[in-house]
Amino acid sequence: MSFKTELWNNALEYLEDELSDFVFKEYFETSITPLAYENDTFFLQVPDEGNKILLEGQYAVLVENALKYYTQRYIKVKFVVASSNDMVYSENEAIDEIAAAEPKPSVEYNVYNTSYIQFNPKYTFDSFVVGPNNRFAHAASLAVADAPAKKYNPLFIYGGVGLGKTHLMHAIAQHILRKDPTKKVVLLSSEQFLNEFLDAIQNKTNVQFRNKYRNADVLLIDDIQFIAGKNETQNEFFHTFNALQGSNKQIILTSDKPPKEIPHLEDRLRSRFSLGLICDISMPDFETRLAILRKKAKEENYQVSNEILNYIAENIESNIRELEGLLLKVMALNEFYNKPLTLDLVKKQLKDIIDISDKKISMDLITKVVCDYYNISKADILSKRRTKNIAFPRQISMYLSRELTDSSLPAIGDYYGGRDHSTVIHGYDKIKEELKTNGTLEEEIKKITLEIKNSK
Ligand SMILES: Nc1ncnc2c1ncn2[C@@H]1O[C@H](COP(=O)(O)OP(=O)(O)OP(=O)(O)O)[C@@H](O)[C@H]1O
Repeated sequence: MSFKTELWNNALEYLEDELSDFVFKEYFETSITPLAYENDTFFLQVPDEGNKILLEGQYAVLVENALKYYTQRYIKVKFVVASSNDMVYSENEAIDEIAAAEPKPSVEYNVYNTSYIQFNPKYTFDSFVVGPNNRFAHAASLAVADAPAKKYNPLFIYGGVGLGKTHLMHAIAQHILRKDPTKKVVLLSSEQFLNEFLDAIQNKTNVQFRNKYRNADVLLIDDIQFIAGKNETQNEFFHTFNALQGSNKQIILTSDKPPKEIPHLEDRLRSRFSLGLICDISMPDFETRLAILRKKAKEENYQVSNEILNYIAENIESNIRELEGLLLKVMALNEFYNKPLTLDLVKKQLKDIIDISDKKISMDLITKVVCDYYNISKADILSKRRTKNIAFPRQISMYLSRELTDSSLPAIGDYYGGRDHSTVIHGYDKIKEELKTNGTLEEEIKKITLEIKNSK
């Protein structure tokens, strides 16, 4: 189907809902022919001057709204009467010539790729630095981008804040479109999905909403965890998911947690999300952080010494967005002083701008994060109670207090309910021992640690 036909058919679905049966049938359904789409103008052929006057006077804006609904951009509508002066050529010549001149479907002309304009052109595979923390997710993303719906479906990528999930999503979408611009690629956040769904209910445009998502070739939804607990949206997404899977279309999802740990997610979604490949992105090590900084500095043509890059990479451990933010600040300083920066100056100035990780992790913070994670109260963890659901998180808190703070054993014991330092050693050793064999615990502790570092 040509682009203009696809665009018009979509617009008709919208218009059918908006117009009375009579007007729709009489003036739109069969009497308008999409002629051509050029320079953001859609030429629609109408049978006679009377129709043209009526349509221009009363319905042009509505038609433009219908087009905007599908393309998310303003497209001007021009009604032309067959074999009138509106057409520079005779009807057949015009159609033939315009059709010949009509560009082959390209990314910009693909009605589904409205979000293309919003794809971040900087988020590509080329600009993504691969390290031990993201190697698997990167390889899986590349495999999916090269051959959508052939290997891992759905592809589920999870990881902490600012670690590159959205970057990979955009890279996949843009890679697919570059290879095949006719692919219907839809990329959005789960919040946008939810909002559009609510709008569709309110405006009675459910059919258009469904068509848009259930007819996509590739659907990428960022931060899918936000639909958890929203029953209607989960239900809608469940059917979207099934429709796409049933017709062998690619689905890619990101989240901050693996499916089994997303609270309030319906079981039927949880099990579907786990059908394909689940991969995580964890915290980057020092070398990866430094490589990312170097790449960003090069991309932006920043002149910044290795010493300063090292300093930034050493101090920001858990969030690449923050790493970039700091680099930006250094560059702002550079401009301000208008001379090469020294490490001492950067250290001094950055302390004033943001309190980089010199800020200490406190036992209070550790306790808060552990309590939130295990859903117990601070009073419980500091109490003398020894039931397993409290004693175990307490031991984890002690373990983390020893690992992440400078506090002495007696100080830790004191803090956790006036316990003896030997109790702290016992708790610490127990967790350390268990970590050697218990992968789930290792994951939990990694997550808690990340949260603590992010909350500093
Ligand atoms: N491996 C990497 N190579 C280069 N840049 C990266 C890498 N990982 C992350 N980034 C950059 O870090 C920033 C944050 O990444 P992104 O927005 O993808 O994080 P996210 O995991 O989606 O976070 P959130 O959960 O907050 O949405 C982006 O500018 C991205 O380009």
